[in-house]
Amino acid sequence: MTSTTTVAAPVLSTHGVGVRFQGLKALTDVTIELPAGTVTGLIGPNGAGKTTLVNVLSGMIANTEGEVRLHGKAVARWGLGRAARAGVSRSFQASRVFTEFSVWENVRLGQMNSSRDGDPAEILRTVDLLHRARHLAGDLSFGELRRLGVAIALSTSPEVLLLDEPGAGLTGGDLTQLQTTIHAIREQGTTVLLVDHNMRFLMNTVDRVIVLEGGCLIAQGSPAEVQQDPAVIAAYLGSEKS
Ligand SMILES: Nc1ncnc2c1ncn2[C@@H]1O[C@H](COP(=O)(O)OP(=O)(O)OP(=O)(O)O)[C@@H](O)[C@H]1O
Repeated sequence: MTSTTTVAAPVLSTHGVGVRFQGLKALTDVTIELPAGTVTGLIGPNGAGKTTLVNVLSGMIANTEGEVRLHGKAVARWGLGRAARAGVSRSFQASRVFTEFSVWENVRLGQMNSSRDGDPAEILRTVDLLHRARHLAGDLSFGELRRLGVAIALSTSPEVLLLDEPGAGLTGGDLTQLQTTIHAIREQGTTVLLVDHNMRFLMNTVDRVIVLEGGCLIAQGSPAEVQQDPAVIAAYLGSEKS
């Protein structure tokens, strides 16, 4: 397994995390770190456990083994409310956008019941949608809608942002703009986890990569290290054959 020198203390980490759905082990003994102020990519073949790991980190489901740690300390009763209060936010594969409301109103709706409001103008500038603030979300292009999904996840000023396939279905300029957005979020000091199947986009966007296969961590390191890792190459060749 490859490794790199940790560049910063982890904000969020897991230690020996396992998740069992009845008989099926979706995650086994997964120990990962999200270093502060970095973008970490999470990859793996279909069914590797990526969404399950995002669900555990965001408090949507409980791990059945191991610990989730915030700034190095194990968190008890980690759930959606606790994660949100701690500043962990996530986007969803299908954007939860209210198409009959304006872009600005969608960001404000994302802030309801949260004590961690960010400035909507600043958030929309970060995702390059400030010029569309008064437009109905339903009038946005596909690429703009994806960035609005990111803006909604950013609306509570998170310390950690978990992005589950924000680039799915995007091409060309839309992907470049999403990459610019993710880097702008990092420059503001937010720690990002990015799940995406588009290998070129992901490798060009992230600082580090974590690789899962069959619910187990098989590699982590820089994009260059991970792309040369024999276990990663075998995992992807195996998934192409099946
Ligand atoms: N709620 C659930 N109940 C039972 N099994 C589940 C549940 N959620 C996920 N699984 C199983 O856990 C394993 C990991 O699924 P997961 O969705 O985390 O993988 P993934 O890497 O995100 O896959 P994909 O790339 O296809 O989205 C799979 O075998 C899946 O069928």
